[in-house]
Amino acid sequence: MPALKRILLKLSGEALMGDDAFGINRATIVRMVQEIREVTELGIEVAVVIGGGNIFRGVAGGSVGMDRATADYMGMLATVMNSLALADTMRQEGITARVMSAIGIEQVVEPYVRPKALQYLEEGKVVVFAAGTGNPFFTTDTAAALRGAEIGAEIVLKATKVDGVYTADPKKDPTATRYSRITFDEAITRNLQVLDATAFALCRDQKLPIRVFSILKPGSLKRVVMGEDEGTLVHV
Ligand SMILES: Nc1ncnc2c1ncn2[C@@H]1O[C@H](COP(=O)(O)OP(=O)(O)OP(=O)(O)O)[C@@H](O)[C@H]1O
Ligand SMILES: O=c1ccn([C@@H]2O[C@H](COP(=O)(O)O)[C@@H](O)[C@H]2O)c(=O)[nH]1
Repeated sequence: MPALKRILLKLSGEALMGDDAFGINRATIVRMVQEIREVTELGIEVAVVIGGGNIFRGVAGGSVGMDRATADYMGMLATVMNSLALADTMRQEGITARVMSAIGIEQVVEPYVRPKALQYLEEGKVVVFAAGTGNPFFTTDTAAALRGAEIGAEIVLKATKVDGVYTADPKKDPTATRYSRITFDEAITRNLQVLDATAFALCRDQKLPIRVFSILKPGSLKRVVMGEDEGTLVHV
């Protein structure tokens, strides 16, 4: 049985595209939700933060020259769309999910209220935190670190398109090698860009470990929660 009780899963927005150029690929989102269901069936409480790269990068051309904060609010709204799609797919797959937004948008989703989120988790519902931190100049990685710390998650699981943290971006440097573990200090000092430095620093300060792994590899989420050697552990 897994040792974990509560996790914060950060899902890559870009991975939702599957092989499409942008947007949400149906088969991909269904597969991700099925992987989440496997974990909830183990009795683990799951909170999710999803990125917005699949939508926001698709419209980013239109944001050139825009005020940065306005563009960031567009990015946050993109994560609301992904969160709604994710929760609806969960409903179709028999999972009860609640979306909570960091920005006021009450006609669409309920606002983030920490005690309510904790209540949902205790009831076995999956909570999807939408709109990142609610503030421009941040990312959904930082939102995952923030919400993970707030809800007392034991670990942040960053499910992304690469299978761990490398010595350099493996998409740009084919000679890069993967760490099986690395400290926060080393990741920050080496400026490894798999997560932003704010997220690394927040997790370090809160002693909240992060595991980076590939969501493109079927079954990887379950293997991670079962403690198998998957991806890279970032630790204090
Ligand atoms: N040292 C590194 N090790 C691993 N990946 C790295 C490294 N440096 C940069 N990267 C890049 O970081 C990316 C993952 O982070 P990124 O924030 O871009 O994606 P994401 O969070 O999965 O997507 P989204 O922002 O859409 O949610 C990888 O796809 C990889 O190309
Ligand atoms: O707290 C936050 C979270 C996100 N943003 C903006 O949204 C996009 C999409 O998020 P990703 O983490 O890149 O997937 C991001 O680029 C920001 O523009 C934000 O402003 N604040």
